[in-house]
Amino acid sequence: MRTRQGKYRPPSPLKLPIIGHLHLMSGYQVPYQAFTSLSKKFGSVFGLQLGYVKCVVINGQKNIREALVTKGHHFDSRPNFERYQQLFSGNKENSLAFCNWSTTQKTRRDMLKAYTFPRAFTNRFYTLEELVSSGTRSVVAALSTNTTSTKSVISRHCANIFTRHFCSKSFDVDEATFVEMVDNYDEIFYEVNQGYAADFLPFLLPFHEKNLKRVNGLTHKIRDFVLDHIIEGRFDSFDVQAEPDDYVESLIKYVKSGESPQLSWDSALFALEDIIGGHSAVANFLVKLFAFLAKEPQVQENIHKEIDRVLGTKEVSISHRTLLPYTEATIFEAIRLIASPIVPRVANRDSSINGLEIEKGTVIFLNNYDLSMSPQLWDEPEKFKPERFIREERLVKPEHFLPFGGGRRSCMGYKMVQLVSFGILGGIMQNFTIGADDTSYTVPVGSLALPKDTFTFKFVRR
Ligand code: HEM
Repeated sequence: MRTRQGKYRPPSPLKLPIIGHLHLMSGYQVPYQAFTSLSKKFGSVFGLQLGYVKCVVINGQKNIREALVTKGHHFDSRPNFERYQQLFSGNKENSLAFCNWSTTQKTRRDMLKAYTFPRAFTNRFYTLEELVSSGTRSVVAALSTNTTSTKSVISRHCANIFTRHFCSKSFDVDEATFVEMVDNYDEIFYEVNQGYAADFLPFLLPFHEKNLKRVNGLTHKIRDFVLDHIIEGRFDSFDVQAEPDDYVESLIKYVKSGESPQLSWDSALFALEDIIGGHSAVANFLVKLFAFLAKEPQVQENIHKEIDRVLGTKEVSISHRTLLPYTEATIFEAIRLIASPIVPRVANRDSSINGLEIEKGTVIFLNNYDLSMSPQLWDEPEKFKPERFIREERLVKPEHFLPFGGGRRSCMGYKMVQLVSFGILGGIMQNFTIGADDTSYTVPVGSLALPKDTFTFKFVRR
């Protein structure tokens, strides 16, 4: 449609009163599939009115790169959904993922980098390597008994790897308070990964009040755990002149030295809680990966062969990633099929994509699911084929594969996903074949969240 200034707006389907185009999202497993189907009719950049919220959906590698990179600074805010406000004590700016762009967010990201992207051959990398290896040994021991829930085992050990790596704090993974903390994170993670019509029609929020209160209660319990069992007396005792040993100390040092932009201790704690919560993403991802593998005996055999050929009986560790390209490609393939969480952006100024005008305040959905599943970009995209990521025995990531977004708001945890998943997957495959009594299930796609006990596996010793 042409504006008065003679510019073009993204085309849009006919809308209904009040709900706008919300009804067009129903009938699909994931909203991404609705986006792909609508793009066939309305083009790669089209507008949607979801309830009260003006949105634009961006499809196609070129357009998505324009939004993430070339004009990344035009689209670096996040939506103001009331649900997010309530989850972060009435201020979504406390959240690492849902805040708008600011110098504070830049500082928080810069501070995190050293821990979430540990460089190879550094002490931090080797320490993480040892944490992942010892966590994996415990996972293997726990799964050998086949009596506990896989998701629970993986979640507790991933949480322990995260608290050890970011906070230098190790826990007994069977201890009740720690298990409760892991369960609370999992419930919150599930909640933030759900799409709610109330995000677009706020008058529906009262229907969610009870649930939101419950989830808010869980966030408070996590805060109590962090203060009582992770921070303990560290804030007061840390000497600001000292070099920080972990992420907790980096935050304490920053807050205590009053650097600019200022970060309150409360905000710093939210950042810490968010990053510890990354373990839920890794754990849920791993369980979905096992669900794919239980249906793919040939892929398991290929991984077994690769590990046996390259390492023999030597224990797999995260340093072996480049030596085991097929094993690593299996992780990429699962990420491709599961698809990224939908983490919308918001235009912080009037801008355009592919020549079409986008107004300030518009919510932007980037359809990276389509980039991962398009038959134009992938051979047999529905199939689980790790070899698609391998060329001449090396792992190759195609340019159109963008599961972690990009630019200044790109995922802060992708390296942790790759390293921790590789270590645990490698250790499990070295020891087991994964089976399931019934493999007629489909693996849920379009979100990383997974309800408890969705899958029951059999880990059979090799
Ligand atoms: C398979 C697992 C994961 C996938 C597919 C994934 C994907 C994504 C995507 C698509 C975004 C939005 C990026 C953008 O707007 O350009 C994002 C943001 C983010 N992710 Fe992840 N993520 C995963 C795991 C993790 C983990 C384990 C952590 C923490 C250790 C993490 C931390 C974050 C943070 C903090 C942001 C927000 C960054 C910002 O807005 O500045 N993610 N992730």
